[in-house]
Amino acid sequence: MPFGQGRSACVIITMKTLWPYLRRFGKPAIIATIATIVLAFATLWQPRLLQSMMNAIIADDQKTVLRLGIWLVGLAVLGIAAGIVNTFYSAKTAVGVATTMRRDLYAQVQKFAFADIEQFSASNLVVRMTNDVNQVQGMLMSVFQIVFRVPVLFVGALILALITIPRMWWVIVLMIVIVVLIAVFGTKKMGGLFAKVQTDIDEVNTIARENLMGVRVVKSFNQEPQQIKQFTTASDRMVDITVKIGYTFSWMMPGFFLIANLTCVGVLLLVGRSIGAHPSDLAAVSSFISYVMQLLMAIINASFILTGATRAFVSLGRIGKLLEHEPSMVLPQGPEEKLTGSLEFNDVTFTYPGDQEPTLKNVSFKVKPGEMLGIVGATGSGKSTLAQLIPRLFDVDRGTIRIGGQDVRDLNAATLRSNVAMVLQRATLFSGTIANNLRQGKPDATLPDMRWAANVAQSAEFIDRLDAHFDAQVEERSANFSGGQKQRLAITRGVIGKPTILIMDDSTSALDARSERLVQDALNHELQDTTTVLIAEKLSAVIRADQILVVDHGQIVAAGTHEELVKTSPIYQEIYQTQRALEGSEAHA
Ligand SMILES: Nc1ncnc2c1ncn2[C@@H]1O[C@H](COP(=O)(O)OP(=O)(O)OP(=O)(O)O)[C@@H](O)[C@H]1O
Repeated sequence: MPFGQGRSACVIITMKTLWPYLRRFGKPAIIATIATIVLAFATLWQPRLLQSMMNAIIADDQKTVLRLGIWLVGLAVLGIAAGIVNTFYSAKTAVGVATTMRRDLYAQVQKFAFADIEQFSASNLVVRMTNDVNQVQGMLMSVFQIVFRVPVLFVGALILALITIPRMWWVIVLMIVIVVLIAVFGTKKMGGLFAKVQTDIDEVNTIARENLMGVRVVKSFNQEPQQIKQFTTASDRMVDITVKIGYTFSWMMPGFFLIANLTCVGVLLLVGRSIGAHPSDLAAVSSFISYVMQLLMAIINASFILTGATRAFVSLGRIGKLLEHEPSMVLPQGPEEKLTGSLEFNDVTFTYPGDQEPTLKNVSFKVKPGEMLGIVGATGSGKSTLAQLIPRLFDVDRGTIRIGGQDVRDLNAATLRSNVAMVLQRATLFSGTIANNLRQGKPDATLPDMRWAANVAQSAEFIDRLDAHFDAQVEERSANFSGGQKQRLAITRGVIGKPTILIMDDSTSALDARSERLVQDALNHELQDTTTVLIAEKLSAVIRADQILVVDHGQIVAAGTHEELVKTSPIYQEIYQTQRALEGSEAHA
C-alpha cells in the first residue's frame, strides 16, 4: 500500500476508536481549538503591525506610533491569554480522554476469559493500558496545541507574505517545495521506525516482567548474566532504532533552518538590489522574513506531528483492537443462586485454544453432594485442566459439565463464582491486608467468619502471631509470607464463603504432613455439605477421598476408593508403591 494511502486508512480506523472519547470531552476540546486559532491570528498580525509602525516611524507620525504600540501590547496580551487557555483545555481534553480510555481498557480486560488473556499475553495488555494510552495522550496534547494552528498559520503567513512583497512569490514557492520534500522524506523514514520501537518496548517489558516475577529462580540458578544478556539484546535493538530516529531528526532540523536562512539572505539581497525602485520594501522586509519563518515553522510542526502521530496511530490501533475484542466467553448475568453440590462430567473433551490435540478426552464421572473427589496422575496428564473446566475458565469442545444438575454454561456469573471456589498451588494474594484478601472469597465477611476460616485452613496460628492480625499487610506478590503461609491464606480465602464446590489444585503441597492432615480433618468436619475436588501429587492427601480418579494422558483410566484402586489399577499401584518407597527412604534418612 502506498505511504499516503496506508496512512489515510490508518487515520480512519483510529478515528473510529478515538471519536467516542473526543465527543465526551467536546467542550474543553472546542475551547482549546478556539484558543489555538486566536493565538494563530495574534501571531500572524504582529509582523503586519510592526511593519505599519516602521512606516509611521519613518514618516515621523508619533500619534500612529503610539496607537500601534498599544495595539501591539494588546495583541501580545491576547496571544499570552489564548496560549494559557489553550494549554489548560488541551491538557484537560488529552488527560480526560486518556484516563477514560485507560479505565475502559481495564474494564474490558476484566471481561476477558482466560483464553483472551493468554491470547494477548499479560505484559502486552499492560503496555496497551500504559504506554499506548500515554502515546495517545501526547498526540492529543499536540493536536490541540499545534495541529489546528498549523493550517491557519500556513495559509495566513503565505497570503500575508505574498501581500507584503508580491514580486518575491517565487522565492516562497521554491522554499516551500524544498522544505516539504525534506519533511515528506524524513517523515516517511521515521514512520516505520516508530512502529518497530513499539514492538520492541513490548519485548523489553515482557523480559523485565518475567525476570522480576521469577527473581528467586533467577538468583538461585545464578541466571543473572543470561538474563542481563537477554534484556540487553532486546534493549540494544530498541536503542538502535531510537538512534536511527535520532539521526533522521538530526539532519532534518539543520536542513530546515539552512533553507530558511538561505531564503532570508536571498530575499535581503534581492530587496537590497532593488530598494531604489521600491523604497517601501525597507519597512516590509522584516515582516516578510517573519512570515517566511512562520511558514517554515508551520511545515516543521506539521511534519513532526505527522511523525509522532504515526506512533500514536499504532498505539490507537492496538487500543482499538483490544476494545473491540469480543471476549471468547461471556457469562450470563442474573441473581445469585445456591446450588446443590453434585458434580457430573459427561463425555467431556477439551482442547486448549490453538492446540491440535485435545488435552482431555471423553472424561465422565459423577460426585454426590458433600463427597470428596481425589484426582491423581502423572505430571502433565490433565488434572489441572479438568479442574479449570468446573468454574468455566474454559469451555468444553464436547460433552457437558453439571453442577447441582445444571449445565455450567447456563449458570450466571454470580451463581458460578459464589458456588465454586478454587485454591491453586501457586497461591496468588493481592497487596493490601489479609482481611481484604479474605473478602474476595466473601465480600461481607465478618471477623468471626475470618476466624472460622483461618481455623479450618490452619492459618490462625500464624495470623495470631502478627501484631495487626487480620489487618496485617500483604506486600506486593505476598513476599512477606512463606510458601506454606501463602497456601494457608489462599485456602482460608477459598473456604470462607462455604462454597458448594471447593477445588484444591495441589494447594497443600507446601504444607507439612501434620498441617495437611489438620486441614483435611477441618474440611471434613466444618464443610460437610461442600463437595471437595482434591488434586494431589501425594497419594496421602487423597487416600480418604470417597472416590479417586486416575488420569493418564487426558483420560480417566481408573476410578474408585483407595482400597479398590490398590487392588485393581496398575497405574495407581505403581504410584502408591513409588511413594511408599520414597516415604520409607525419607523416614530412614
Ligand atoms: N493454558 C494452556 N495452554 C495450552 N496448553 C496447556 C495450558 N495449560 C496446560 N496445558 C497443557 O495441557 C497438558 C495438561 O496440563 P495440566 O496442567 O492439566 O496437567 P497436570 O496433570 O495438572 O500437571 P501437573 O501435575 O504438573 O500440574 C500439558 O501438556 C500442558 O502442557
